[in-house]
Amino acid sequence: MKSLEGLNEEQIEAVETIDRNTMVFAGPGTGKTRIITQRIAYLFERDLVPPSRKVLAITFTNKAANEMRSRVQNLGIDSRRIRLGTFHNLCQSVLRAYGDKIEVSRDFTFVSPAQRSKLILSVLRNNNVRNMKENVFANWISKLKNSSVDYGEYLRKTEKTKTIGLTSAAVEYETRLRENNMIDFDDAILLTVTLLKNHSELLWLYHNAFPYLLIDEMQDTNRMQLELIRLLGESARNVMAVADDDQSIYGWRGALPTVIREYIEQLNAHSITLVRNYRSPQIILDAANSLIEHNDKREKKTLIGRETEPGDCLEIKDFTTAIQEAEWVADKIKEIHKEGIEYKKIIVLYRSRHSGLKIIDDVFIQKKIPFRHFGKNFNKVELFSDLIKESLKLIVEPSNDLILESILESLIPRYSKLYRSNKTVNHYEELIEGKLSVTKLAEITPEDDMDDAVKQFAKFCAGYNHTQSYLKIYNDLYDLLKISTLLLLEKNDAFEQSRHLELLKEKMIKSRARNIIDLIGELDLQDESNYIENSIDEVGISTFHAAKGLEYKAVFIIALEDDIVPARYDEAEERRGLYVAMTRSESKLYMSYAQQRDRQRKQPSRFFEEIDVKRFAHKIR
Ligand SMILES: Nc1ncnc2c1ncn2[C@@H]1O[C@H](COP(=O)(O)OP(=O)(O)OP(=O)(O)O)[C@@H](O)[C@H]1O
Repeated sequence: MKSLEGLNEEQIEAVETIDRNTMVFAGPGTGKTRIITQRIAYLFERDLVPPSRKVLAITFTNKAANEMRSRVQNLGIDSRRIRLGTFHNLCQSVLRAYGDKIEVSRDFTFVSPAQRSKLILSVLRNNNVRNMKENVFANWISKLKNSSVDYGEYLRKTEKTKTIGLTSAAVEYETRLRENNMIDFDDAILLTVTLLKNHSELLWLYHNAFPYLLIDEMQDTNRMQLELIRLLGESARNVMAVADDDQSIYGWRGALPTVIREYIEQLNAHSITLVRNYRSPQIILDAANSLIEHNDKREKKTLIGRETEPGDCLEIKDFTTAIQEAEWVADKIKEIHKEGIEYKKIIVLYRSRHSGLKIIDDVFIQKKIPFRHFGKNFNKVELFSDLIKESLKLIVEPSNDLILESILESLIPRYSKLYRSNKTVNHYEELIEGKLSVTKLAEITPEDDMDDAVKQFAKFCAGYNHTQSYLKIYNDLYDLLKISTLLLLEKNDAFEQSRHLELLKEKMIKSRARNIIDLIGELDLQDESNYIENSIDEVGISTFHAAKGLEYKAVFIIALEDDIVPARYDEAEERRGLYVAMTRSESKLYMSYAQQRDRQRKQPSRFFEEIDVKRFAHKIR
C-alpha cells in the first residue's frame, strides 16, 4: 500500500488506527506531519471516505496546508476531497456561510492589530478605566474568549470583574466591532463554537461532511479550539491529533500546553508515541535535549536520531561585535554553498525582530548572498502594503470608522512630508465633527494640497465598489496615494516596503478570489508562512516562531545574548523556542552571540550553560 510505504511500526499504527480518536505524541522530526499526509492517502486508498464527503485537516499555518495539499496530490489523491486550512480559515468559511444565524453578517472583516489597539485605548478612556494598559486589556479579553463555552458566557464572565468600568469597556469593545461589521481573531473561533452549539442541524451538516478530522501542532491550540475539535469530531470519533509539548511556543497567544492532556481525556484518545527522529544527527538532538530537560512539567521523551556523519557539525561562536558576527555568518554561508548546499536549504534564525538585525541584510547585500525574510523584517515599519489592504476594506465598508481612522493615521505623517504640512488626524476629526466617514471626507472643502489629497482618497473609496477588479484598484490606489514618490522619502525602508508591495501584488495575481470581499478574507488570514518560498534559491531569515515545522541543511541561530534569549518572558517557553530553532537542523547547526550589539555590552545567553557546550560543540567541530 502506497500510503504505508517507508513508515516505521509506530507510524503505521498511527496511520491505520480508525474508529477511535488518537493522539500522536512525539518530538521534533519524528514524522508527525508526514503521518497526517499518509493517513489522508490511506483513507482514500482504503475507500474509507464516502463519496461527496471530505477529510478535514487543520494545520497551524497556510504554508503547512499548501505543502500537505501538494504532497497528497503527489500521492494521487484528488485535493478537492480534502478540506485543508488553519482554524481561522475554517471558522471564517463557517461564519461566512451561516454566521447570520447568530447575527454575524457574512461580509465581516477582521480588525487589524493596529485598529484593535486603538479601539482598546478608546474604550478604556471612554469608560474611565485607569491603570490598565492596552495590552493587559487585550490579553484579558482574549483569555476570556478562549476559555468561554460560548459567546453568551463570555459576556457574563466580563460582568464578574471587580474593576470599575471594565465590563462596560468590554461591552463597548464588542459593540464598536459589530457596528463596524468586524470581528477579532478570537471571535472567529468563539462565534463558530457558539453557532455549532446552538444549531444542531449545522453541526450535523459538518459531521456529515467531514467524517475524518486531523489536527497538526495540537500543542499550540487553546481551549476554545479544543472545544471546536471536540464538537466537530464527537459523532465519528475519528479525530487524530499530533503534538509535541516541547514545541509549544504560542503561550503569548493563548495556547495551552495542557490542552494535549485535556484532548486525551475529553476525547478518550489512544496515545501513540514516536521516538525515531529522521531529521537530525544524534549530537544535535542530544544538545537540544540537554537544554529542554531544564523545563519541568514536561513529558520526558527519548529521541533517536541518525548517526553523526562527516560534515555534520555543531559550532558555537562568540564575536566581539554584531558586524563581525554577520560577516562570519555570510562567509560561512558562502563556504557551505560552495560545498554544495543550496541557499534555500540554509536559514538564519533570531528570537525576535529587531532593527539591529538590519546589519545581516547589509552584509548579505554587500556579499551578494540572495536572501528573503519570512514575514516582516522590522517591528515598527508601517507598510504601504497594509495601507492598500486596509483601503480595500474601506471600499467595501466606507462607513467603518476604525479603518478610516487607522488609514488617516498612517497616511497623514507621510503626506505631511510630501506637502510640508503639520496636520494631525485630530484636525480631520474636528473637521467633520463627530464620527469619521469616507462620505464626509469626500465632501470637505480643501484648504491646502494635503486636504485635497485626503479628499481625493475619500472620493476614490466612496466611488469604487466591491465588484470591481482588485488588481485595478491596487494599481489605481498605488498612483493615487503617490506611493512611488513616498517611497523616495522613505529611503531606509524602501527595500523592505517594495518587497511587501510586490508580495501583495503577487498574492492578488495568484488569488482565485471572486471579488474583493473574498480577497480580503484571504489577505486577513495570511500568516508569516505566506512569505516562505521554496522554489527560489534564497537563504531564509526568520524568527524562531516562523520556522516552526520547517527543516534546513544548515541552521544559523544568531544574537543569542542574555536579554534577547531568553527575552523577558516565560523562561520555559523561551527555552522551547530555542529548542524548536535547534531541531530544524538536518546537518549543521551554528549558534552565535556578540559581546556588543546596538552599542550595548552583552552577555551570552544563560541557555549556553544548560546546553553543556563543552560536551557537544567541541566534539564535532
Ligand atoms: N519513516 C520515515 N522514513 C524516512 N523519512 C521520514 C520518515 N518519517 C518522517 N521522515 C522525514 O523526517 C523529516 C521530519 O518529518 P516531519 O516534518 O513529518 O516531522 P515532524 O514530527 O512533523 O517534525 P517537527 O515537529 O519538528 O515539525 C521529514 O523530512 C520527513 O520526510
